[in-house]
Amino acid sequence: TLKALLVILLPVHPLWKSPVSVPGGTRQSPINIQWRDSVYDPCLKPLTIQYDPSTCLHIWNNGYSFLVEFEDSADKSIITVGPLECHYRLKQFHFHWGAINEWGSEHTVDSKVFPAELHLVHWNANKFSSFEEAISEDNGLAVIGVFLKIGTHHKGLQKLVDALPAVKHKDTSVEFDVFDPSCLMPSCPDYWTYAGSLTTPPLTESVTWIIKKRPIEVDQDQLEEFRLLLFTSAGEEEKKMVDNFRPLQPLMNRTVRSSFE
Ligand SMILES: CCCCNCc1ccc(S(N)(=O)=O)cc1
Ligand SMILES: [Zn+2]
Repeated sequence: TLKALLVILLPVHPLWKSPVSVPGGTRQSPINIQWRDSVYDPCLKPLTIQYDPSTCLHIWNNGYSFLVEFEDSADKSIITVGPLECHYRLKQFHFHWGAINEWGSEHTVDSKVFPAELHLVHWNANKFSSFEEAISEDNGLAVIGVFLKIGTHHKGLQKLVDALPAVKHKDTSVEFDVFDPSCLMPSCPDYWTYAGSLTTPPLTESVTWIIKKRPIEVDQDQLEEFRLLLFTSAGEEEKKMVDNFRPLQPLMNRTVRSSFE
């Protein structure tokens, strides 16, 4: 809409934050995925996802997004196969979203921006003994990216949305006993995969990205609940938690592979 365009063009718009980049970074994220430049790799198998809902610990607002964290002291919630050579343990999932539906995702597909993007963050439990150790190592992390689009109400997400008022302010958390993140996966197994980085500091180049081709649908009210969260702590001047996405980074010398023709 014209309003959206005018808002974006304002020089003060958060979109024009200097693209924080790692000096000498050659594999930074997010990127635009040009569908026709992606290369079908017949060796890529479907991802195997085994999540144990009882490993869910709590939701917390870390002042950048809201995270749902999982107990990762054993191989209870893992992903394996797909583009991966090891098994990776689920540590947390979180989202990135915009102030309005015209933007919000970190990755784009043929320059199409989605209103939000889900990231499920896993660490390589074959090679490392903790998330903190894996974060700065080659093949240390695997992050599944799922696009959100506005459509029908998402029943599984609603349990999460209902808990958000309890974590409105930065550094607040609430216990979250049982939640199965596989309810947030699209049914289609197709994905793109490429070698990238974390999209927030420390921006380490340790991530195998697995971007699902199909988005999940959430309704307008559910996304509006995300936008009621705050970047700020209780008592500070309120700043709405919106536009918490990093600008696109150069592809450099990388190929995006697809698991589908
Ligand atoms: C050492 C503490 C780091 C906590 N934060 C890590 C982190 C940053 C970005 C992403 S993302 N947005 O690339 O999935 C995941 C996890
Ligand atoms: Zn993220």
